[in-house]
Amino acid sequence: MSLLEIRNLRVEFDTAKGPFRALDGVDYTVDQGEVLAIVGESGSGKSVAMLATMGLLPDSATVTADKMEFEGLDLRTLSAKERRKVIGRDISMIFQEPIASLNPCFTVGFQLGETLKAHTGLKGKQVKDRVLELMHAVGLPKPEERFNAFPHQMSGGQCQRVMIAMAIACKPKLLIADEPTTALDVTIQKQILDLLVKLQQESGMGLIMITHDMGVVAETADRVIVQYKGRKMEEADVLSLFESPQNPYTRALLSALPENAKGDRLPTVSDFAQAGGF
Ligand SMILES: Nc1ncnc2c1ncn2[C@@H]1O[C@H](COP(=O)(O)OP(=O)(O)OP(=O)(O)O)[C@@H](O)[C@H]1O
Repeated sequence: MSLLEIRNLRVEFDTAKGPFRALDGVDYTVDQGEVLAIVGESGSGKSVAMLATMGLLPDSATVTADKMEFEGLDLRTLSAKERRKVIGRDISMIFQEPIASLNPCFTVGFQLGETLKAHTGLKGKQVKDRVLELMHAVGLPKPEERFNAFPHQMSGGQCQRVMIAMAIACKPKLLIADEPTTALDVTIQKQILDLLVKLQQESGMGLIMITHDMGVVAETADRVIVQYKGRKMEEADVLSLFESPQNPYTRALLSALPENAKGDRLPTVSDFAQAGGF
């Protein structure tokens, strides 16, 4: 049984201009211990797909799917209470803006502790010990000192490490990372990716990496789904995708990488759109 299995996922938003279909019949499967990258340009429906899976879309969204199962559990029919047990514990998510995701009014140690108290039976000193252990696991220097730091006293990379600590606090079976390095400096991006891959390998959890960056795909993924305008263009294991991309849109994405540039101008996806027929 797959960890996550979704068939024919559609998401439609009610907007002032009428209904807007953000996702049009996409399938996703993730196995235990697997890293799936979902790649595509802005607006291709990557985040919407995963927010739909987590049940985190606003009421203006209509979500339908033929199947939406996590470890065989039908996510479509869960009550709010049942969903809270799964989301945040068995499935957790990290987002692009680590500083905005943390509450500025509380120390990072307190916020990590609250996550643990909400989802585990830990109390008192056990909570603090586990928080320090988690801070250590995500490579935060001097956890004892950092415990009492507020988010604004930490760098973006350190805040993302706190978010990762929070996300893995309850040993999730599936972690969804939505552009986790986009808001960070290039040098820090690599460290955060390495950390995520290390934690994934150590724990054997499934990891879904949402990204628009083929470099991130190459660095992390086992399997890749390429999305464009709410549809799946291609799905392949990472080596096949880079070595013999089948879909014109995938080829366009790969040609737009700086290292594949020919001539004095970087090609863009739109240069390929008409010829490729997408
Ligand atoms: N609440 C909403 N109401 C209406 N449309 C929305 C809403 N949320 C997302 N969309 C639209 O759905 C489409 C897909 O958005 P989504 O955020 O999934 O894109 P993405 O591929 O993750 O891109 P990005 O990398 O920019 O986040 C976009 O056209 C977006 O404008």
